[in-house]
Amino acid sequence: MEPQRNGASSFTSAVSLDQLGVSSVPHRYVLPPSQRPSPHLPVSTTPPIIDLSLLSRSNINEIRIACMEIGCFQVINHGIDQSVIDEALEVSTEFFNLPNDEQMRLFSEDVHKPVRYGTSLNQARDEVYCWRDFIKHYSHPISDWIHMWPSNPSNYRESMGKYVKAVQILQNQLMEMIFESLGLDRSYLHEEINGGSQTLAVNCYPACPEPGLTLGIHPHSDYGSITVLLQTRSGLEIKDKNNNWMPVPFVEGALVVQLGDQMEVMSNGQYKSVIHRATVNGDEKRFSIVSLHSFAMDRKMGPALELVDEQHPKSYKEFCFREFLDFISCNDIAKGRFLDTLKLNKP
Ligand SMILES: O=C(O)CCC(=O)C(=O)O
Ligand SMILES: [Fe+2]
Repeated sequence: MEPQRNGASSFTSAVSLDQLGVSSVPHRYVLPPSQRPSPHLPVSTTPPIIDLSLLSRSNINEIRIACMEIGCFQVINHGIDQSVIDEALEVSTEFFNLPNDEQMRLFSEDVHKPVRYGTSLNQARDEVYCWRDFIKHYSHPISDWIHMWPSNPSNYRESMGKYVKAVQILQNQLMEMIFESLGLDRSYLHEEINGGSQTLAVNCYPACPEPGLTLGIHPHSDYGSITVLLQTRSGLEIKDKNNNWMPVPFVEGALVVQLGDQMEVMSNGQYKSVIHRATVNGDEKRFSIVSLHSFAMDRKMGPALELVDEQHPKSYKEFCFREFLDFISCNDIAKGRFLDTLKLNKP
């Protein structure tokens, strides 16, 4: 195992705290009051639900509005079989039910590692943890990475592999629709998107004895173009256009699509990379399987030239995935957002 940071010798994962049956959350998970989840105001709106079996102009318009205003929507009839989803969730559940020692074999805080098990430690340099454990692995092209994925449970690779491939197909379709909604060609950057990277994060949020004091994952935006998120119950929240937290309701069979930093940059700021977080709950474990799509590790990308003109000057610098990883490996994400370092003409 690699050297661990101060305090990590007494490392306990959220899952193992849950197994121990703790009745209060340890101090290191307690957030300052201003950052705790607050009871929701009545919500006037939630991200739209787009039926992908009904591809139409009005769908594309709905996507455009959602991407401009909140950077998030849900999709139904997305073409991924329920059996594929169920199997992916089954192996996720089995993985997090394994003895902690088994999970720890993959533990690493090095964000450059293609496969790693972790807790909030690496994302919270200020030592405020969050109530989540995860396994993260590079996933595309699958043949390059699958041999590094967890081998326990024994069907993890096969079941997760089916899900990963299905989401990769879906993301191609979603990218085409998003490009169309921006007025770009549907096949814009087709090669880069097919040859891009996919990282899968399987998140486990155990039931929490004091859900009002902590979070499952701290506010952040994803670095990639889009994220496709499967949740087993509600918990995901996004910042709406008035800067209020808006829950993303759990919809049976739906997948959540979130725009990441690369999409905000590519759209030259027309579309929003959505800031989101996950809350935890007192009674039941929650899983999310999060597929993060981006351009290849060293492929620089910037605003689409078609979206830059005199009225809309180029507003972001070019960047690549590796620069983002370098940024988060030496910065506390709570202290700054990578996207902000890319903005040109800052006010
Ligand atoms: O579990 C969730 O709802 C959010 C997870 C997330 O934002 C992430 O893994 O990047
Ligand atoms: Fe995220």
